[in-house]
Amino acid sequence: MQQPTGLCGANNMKYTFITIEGNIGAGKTTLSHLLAKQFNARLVLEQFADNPFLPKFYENPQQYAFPLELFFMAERFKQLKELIQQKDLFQNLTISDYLFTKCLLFAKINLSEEEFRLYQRLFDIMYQQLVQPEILIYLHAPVAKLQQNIKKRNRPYEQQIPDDYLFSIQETYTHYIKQHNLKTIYVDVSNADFLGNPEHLHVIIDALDKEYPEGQHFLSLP
Ligand SMILES: Nc1ncnc2c1ncn2[C@@H]1O[C@H](COP(=O)(O)OP(=O)(O)OP(=O)(O)O)[C@@H](O)[C@H]1O
Repeated sequence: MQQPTGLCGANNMKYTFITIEGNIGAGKTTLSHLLAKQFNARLVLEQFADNPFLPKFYENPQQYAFPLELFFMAERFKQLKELIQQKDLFQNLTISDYLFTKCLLFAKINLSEEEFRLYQRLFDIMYQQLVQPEILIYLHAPVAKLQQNIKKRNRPYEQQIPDDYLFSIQETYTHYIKQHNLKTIYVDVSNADFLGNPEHLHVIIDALDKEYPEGQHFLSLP
């Protein structure tokens, strides 16, 4: 029987650090909020709205990609480093809506080869200082669905994102997860409604109660 929302505390939780990932508009933030509430977890959310280069980047990607990617990396490093310095990291559950490696994956798409080589050197130095999540929940939706979500939430600077950009992000994530054999719950969210349909949320909650070997584990919603 499914436990009613609110009764499943962090006490019987197997993990101390869970990350939700997925393409732009996949629904990472919504699911992170709901799971954090469910498990009374600490929530670490991406602060993309503070990045002054983001609207400029969408208007002129070539000119602004490098400062954009540097800004994201510096902010994320600071946020995740602060997390480690808090002593209870391994006592309580933490849920984040991004992986630090997200920086590198986007940078690979957006930077020139020469810029990317420099970026990767900085990334490697920072990466070694951070703790990585024990499990990843990857939200997959087709590009048409992502475009619908992007239209619906209506951030002005995101309204002209080309399908090709979303495809590249999808491919880059998929390749990275496979290549590194990350312990991943791969969820098809084409028809997901985590806010409106409690059953969908409970599929994820139940999945987090199971043991998984390394690699991808596919989950579909009812
Ligand atoms: N490293 C990056 N390089 C370029 N753009 C980025 C990078 N990281 C985030 N962004 C942009 O920041 C915005 C927020 O992205 P993100 O995918 O993190 O959140 P989201 O789309 O609001 O997520 P969700 O809808 O899944 O909750 C998007 O426009 C995304 O393209």
